[in-house]
Amino acid sequence: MELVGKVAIVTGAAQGLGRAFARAMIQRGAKVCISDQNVEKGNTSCVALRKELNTADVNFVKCDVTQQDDMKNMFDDTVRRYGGVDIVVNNAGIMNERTWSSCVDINLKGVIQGTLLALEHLQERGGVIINISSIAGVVPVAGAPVYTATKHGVIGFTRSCSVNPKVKAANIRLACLCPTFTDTPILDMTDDHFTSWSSRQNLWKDVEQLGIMKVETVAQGFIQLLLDKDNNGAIMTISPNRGIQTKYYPKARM
Ligand SMILES: NC(=O)C1=CN([C@@H]2O[C@H](COP(=O)(O)OP(=O)(O)OC[C@H]3O[C@@H](n4cnc5c(N)ncnc54)[C@H](O)[C@@H]3O)[C@@H](O)[C@H]2O)C=CC1
Ligand SMILES: CCCCCC(=O)/C=C/C=C\C/C=C\C/C=C\CCCC(=O)O
Repeated sequence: MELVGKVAIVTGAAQGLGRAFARAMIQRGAKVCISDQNVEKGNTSCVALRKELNTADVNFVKCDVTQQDDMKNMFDDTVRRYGGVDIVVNNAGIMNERTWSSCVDINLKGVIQGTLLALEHLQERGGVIINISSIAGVVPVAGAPVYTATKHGVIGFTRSCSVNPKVKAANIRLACLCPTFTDTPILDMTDDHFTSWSSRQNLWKDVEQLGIMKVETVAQGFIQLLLDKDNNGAIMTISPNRGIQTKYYPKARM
């Protein structure tokens, strides 16, 4: 997929990985709507990206992914502004075992809602949906069971959509990105983010063992996932040990 002139939406893009994905797409000629529930950070990042990349092809829209009206408005605004949508990146996510219900609302229900709206918008012209899971979507993580459940859910949901014949007929591709620890504010977790059935100490042992990647490394894998025309249903993992790997799991029961 050539990115010049393509229109992309990224949720949770005021900072961290979402912002890095937006930046990488703009650098390759895409027009990007960055959205976030944090209006101040979203606007600041939008202004900074415009200045750094010398472009007007990036805008900010306030969108809390738990609010259906916000989500609909983000798509409608992008269509009005750029004439359509080609790429949707459902990236917004949090890690909080204590407020676990909001973790499910944002990480799983937000991705489901974003994907369903994306499928509607892409069905006439085709396109790509990238859902951001985590390595916690494919392995158990003792320190963060609810977060891990949401990320497993993202993979199950995305893969199920990808094998729907209607999706193939509409020339839509869906894939998941699963990084290990990456240097963003999500790692600024305190004991308040955990319960007695989860553990910051356990998680930090994993951090010490695996290391922390730069956002640029993950953005490189993201672009690879986006540009590969033949990867519907793919799960890309990125880790310091094994680098970028694309995996395809069985499509049906064996
Ligand atoms: N940084 C890491 O180590 C890894 C992160 N991920 C995933 O990558 C995605 C991005 O995370 P990071 O950039 O690391 O985190 P981050 O905390 O830096 O950024 C997350 C963004 O999502 C926004 N957000 C939170 N709740 C929202 C809501 N209800 N609606 C809209 N936006 C909302 C925040 O305002 C923030 O701008 C998340 O889904 C996360 O689970 C996956 C693997 C590793
Ligand atoms: C779960 C905390 C939230 C922080 C963001 C995130 O999703 C990070 C997850 C990173 C790792 C999860 C912990 C342990 C994984 C264990 C093994 C992975 C092996 C990967 C490899 O070597 O390829």
